[in-house]
Order: sequence, then structure tokens, then C-alpha cells
Amino acid sequence: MANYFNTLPLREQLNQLGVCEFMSNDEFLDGVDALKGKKVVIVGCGAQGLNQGLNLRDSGLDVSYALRKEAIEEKRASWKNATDNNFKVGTYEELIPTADLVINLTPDKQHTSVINAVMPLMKQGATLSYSHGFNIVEEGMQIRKDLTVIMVAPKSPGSEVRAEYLRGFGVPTLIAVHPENDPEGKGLDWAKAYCVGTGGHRAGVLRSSFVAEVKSDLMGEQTILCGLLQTGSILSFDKMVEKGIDPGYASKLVQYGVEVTTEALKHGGVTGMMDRLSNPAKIKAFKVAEELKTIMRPLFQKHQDDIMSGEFSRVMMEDWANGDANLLKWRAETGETAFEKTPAGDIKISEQEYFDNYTLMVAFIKAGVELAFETMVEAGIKPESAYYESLHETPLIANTIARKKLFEMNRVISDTAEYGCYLFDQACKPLLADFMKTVDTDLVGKNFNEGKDGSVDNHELVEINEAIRSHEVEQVGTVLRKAMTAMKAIKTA
Ligand SMILES: NC(=O)C1=CN([C@@H]2O[C@H](COP(=O)(O)OP(=O)(O)OC[C@H]3O[C@@H](n4cnc5c(N)ncnc54)[C@H](OP(=O)(O)O)[C@@H]3O)[C@@H](O)[C@H]2O)C=CC1
Ligand SMILES: CC[C@](O)(C(C)=O)C(=O)O
Ligand SMILES: [Mg+2]
Ligand SMILES: [Mg+2]
Repeated sequence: MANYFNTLPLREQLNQLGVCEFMSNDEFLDGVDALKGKKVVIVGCGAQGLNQGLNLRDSGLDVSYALRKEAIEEKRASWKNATDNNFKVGTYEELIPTADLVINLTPDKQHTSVINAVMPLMKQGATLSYSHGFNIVEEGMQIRKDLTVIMVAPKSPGSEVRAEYLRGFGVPTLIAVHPENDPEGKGLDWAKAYCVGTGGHRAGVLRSSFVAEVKSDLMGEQTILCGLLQTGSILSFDKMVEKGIDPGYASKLVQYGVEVTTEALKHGGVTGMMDRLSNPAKIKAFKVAEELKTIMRPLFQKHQDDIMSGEFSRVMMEDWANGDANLLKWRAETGETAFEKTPAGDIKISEQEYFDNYTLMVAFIKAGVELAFETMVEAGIKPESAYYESLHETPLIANTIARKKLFEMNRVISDTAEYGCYLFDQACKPLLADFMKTVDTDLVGKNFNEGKDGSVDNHELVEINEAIRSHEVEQVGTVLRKAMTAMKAIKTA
């Protein structure tokens, strides 16, 4: 199999990369009708499998799970996930031939073998769905021509797909139909109905393509969403301990600080997050973010370039073939960091204190969101897609860190995202070494204004406010957030 994207002529590559249409609410008035009475069989019951299945069932659809024989016989976690929630479970042979819609929610690494096992069992004219296009785009998987192939890709970890649905909202979602597999022209209607079933239409849906989803999803997860949150958390904790801050306090500030600060981002964009700082701290955070952007821009660009060329997937697939040697080594190293090993202290930190004492994280987030957005857009990814993939998803990932630190984030995200996160982290930490030598406790651990008189230069403040607000991610975000009328505030620690 060849990399599908690389086999396309340049014109077609650009065409598919540029597919991005924000869908209006009117497009979803039929709700889940297209799937009512159809048999939906999900393969895999992990992070996305379980949570999407729960939402689809609560939306009135007939959902069951096809698991591999060993998982059923050994009553593995996936079997337990499904049976504890009273879903019907069966082997591929039992369930796949009955399915109108087969949703493949196994890890990307397994897709070729899963599809090869499942495809011969699928009935004529059935539909196959993915939540990430890696197998189609990067591995060039060919699907039987009578089958419709769609994608419904939530821009969120599986846990938050469920949590946001239960809050009456949803997560932004990219939907697509593979141009090589839409024999009956029903793909779009089915993808829309499936997306309504997950609650995605309440947050915003982009009609996208497999290509655009893959090239943006990989970039977001490697850089701002997971890579930089990991690097920023570890460096912040280590700096505080080096400077004599109580480790329990440092651990709590980092674990929950990322959730509290990014929650402001979700509701009011970078502007809203920066507005939570005092004026002197805002000016400082702005300047630090500019410095961070200069240092990290070449790394963000390298990640995007390697994703576009297929080099990233080639190297990751080498690791798959090598028994995940790098993934497992980096996972173990992350588990050994002082941040992971130091429990959060039993100390009260008010919501405002997370901003006042953690200016550095606000600067990291601003720099990372803007860099990821800018780099994606430069590469041909549309701004709406880049917004969901950088700004809106960051707090959803931060929610997982607040639960159980980096372990939880890396457990919940896909194996593909976890690999990319470590790859970025390995390169970013040394890049930031000199910068971190300049950081003191006014940026992380103590109130930025302690011992200062709080004065600011009015002209400088006006210019900085204008620069923050006029960034393209803010312009796009203002429009997209208008459609998020059902968004709820989350409870933070
Ligand atoms: N994680 C996330 O939040 C997100 C994931 N995605 C995409 O969703 C898809 C699913 O990812 P994710 O939910 O992380 O996956 P998980 O790692 O959570 O999937 C685990 C499930 O896959 C099954 N599985 C593992 N290996 C095999 C195999 N060889 N054959 C059959 N079943 C197998 C497991 O069953 P068993 O018990 O048999 O091992 C288990 O049910 C991926 O394409 C991913 O990119 C998209 C957005 C976010
Ligand atoms: C974190 C990245 C993601 O794409 C996701 C949760 O959206 C994944 O692959 O897990
Ligand atoms: Mg994603
Ligand atoms: Mg992903």
C-alpha cells in the first residue's frame, strides 16, 4: 500500500487539503433519522469506542460492539466496558454481517489488520466509518468499491466526547466522505446523522476531507494539544522545585493550572485568557509568548513539514514494526518525571490564583495556540479547522491532565497522538533550556505582582491588547464561538 496523499497530483492534494465548509444548523434538522433502525456495530470499545457508543445509544440508535474473540474470551477491558454498560457484544463473525454501519474505533496501528478482517464480512452496500483518516491517507488502504467510507472525527479525547454530551453540548467535529468510496451518494447524510448522534452538531461541524483531517489532526496533537502541554508542565514543575517552591503546591499548580487557564480560552479565546491576568502580568506574558514563538517556530514547522511529506508516518510506522520501542521508552520516561511522581498537595488554590501565580503557562498556551494555528494555515489548512484543532481542543486535553496528570492525558489520547506528543517533547525541552534559565518564580509559583508597584505604560498596553485581539485565531474564534450557544462552564478544582 502506498501513501494515498503522496500518490495524488499536486492540484488534487491542494483540493482535498482545502475542503472545509462550516455547516449551518439547518443541515442537521433531520437529526439521526438517516441511521434510525439501522444496525450500528462499533469495532473496539476503548477511548472513542465506548464514549461515542454511549452517546449514539442515548441519541436513539441501535449500537452493539464487535470485539476480537480473545477480548471476549479473556473478558478484557473492552469487553468489560461494553458489557458493564449493557451493550450487546459479539465476535466479528457474529455481528459484522448484520451491520449497516461499521465504525472502526481501534488504534490506528491496527487498522490495516482490522479492516482486512472486517471487510470480507461486511454486507454489500454497507458503510464503514473512521474517526481519523490515517489508514486511508497515510497507509493508502483500499476499500471494497460497493462500500461507502465516511469519517466522523471528534476534535476531542473520547472522555470529553461523553462529558460534553452529558453537559448538553458536544465537541467540534470534522465529517467527510472518502471520494473513492461513495457509490450510492449516501455518505454525507450518514455522516451528518452519526455526528448528531454524538452531539457534535451542537459545537460546530466542518465538512472536511480525509486528507485535511489527517494533516491537521496530527499537527495539533503533536504540538499545542499534547506535546507542548507535556513540555510546559514538566519544565514549570522542575523550575518551581529548583527555586524552592513547595513540591505539593507546584504539583497542584501545574496539574490544575492548565485546566483553569485554558477554560478561559475556550469561552473567550486568547483575549479572554490574557484578560484574566493583571495588566503588568499581561504585558509580561505577551512578551514571553513572543520569545517562545521565536524559539519554537522552527520546531512547529518541522512537525508540519514531516506530516505533509509523510515522513512522520513513515518513522512512526517503523516504530510500530519495531514493537513500539520508542513509544514505550518515552512513556516510561514520562512516568518517571518528578512532576508525575509528586502528588498534588492538599492546598487550596483559588481560581484567580492559578492565573496570578502561573503567568508562564498562559504564555506557553498563547504561544502554542498561535503557532499551531499559524503553521497549519500556512500549510493550506483552513482557519476554521485550525481553530478547532489548536484553540478549542486545548482545554479538552487539559481536562485529562487535571484528572491524573500526563499519565491520564497519554492514556486517553490515541497511540498516534501519544507517539507524536513524546516526539515533540523530546525535541522541545532542549530547545527551551536557555529560555528556562531566565525564568524565575514571578512567572511560575508566585504572584507576578509581588514586590512590584503595578504600574504599566498605557501606550504599550493598548498596543498589546490590539495585537492580541487582531490575531487571525481570534477573528475566526469570535465567529465560531457564536455558534456554540449551548457551551457550559465546567467545574474546576
Ligand atoms: N483517543 C482519542 O480520544 C481519539 C481517537 N481518535 C481515533 O479513534 C480511533 C480509536 O482510537 P482510541 O479510541 O484511542 O483507541 P483505543 O486504544 O482506546 O482502542 C482500544 C480498543 O481497540 C481494540 N483493539 C486493539 N487492538 C486491536 C486489534 N488488533 N484488533 C481488534 N481490536 C483491537 C481494543 O480491544 P482489545 O480489548 O481486543 O484489545 C479496544 O477495544 C483511532 O483511529 C484514533 O486516531 C480520534 C479522536 C480522538
Ligand atoms: C489528542 C489528539 C487526538 O487527535 C484527539 C483526542 O483529538 C487523538 O488522536 O487522541
Ligand atoms: Mg484529534
Ligand atoms: Mg488524533
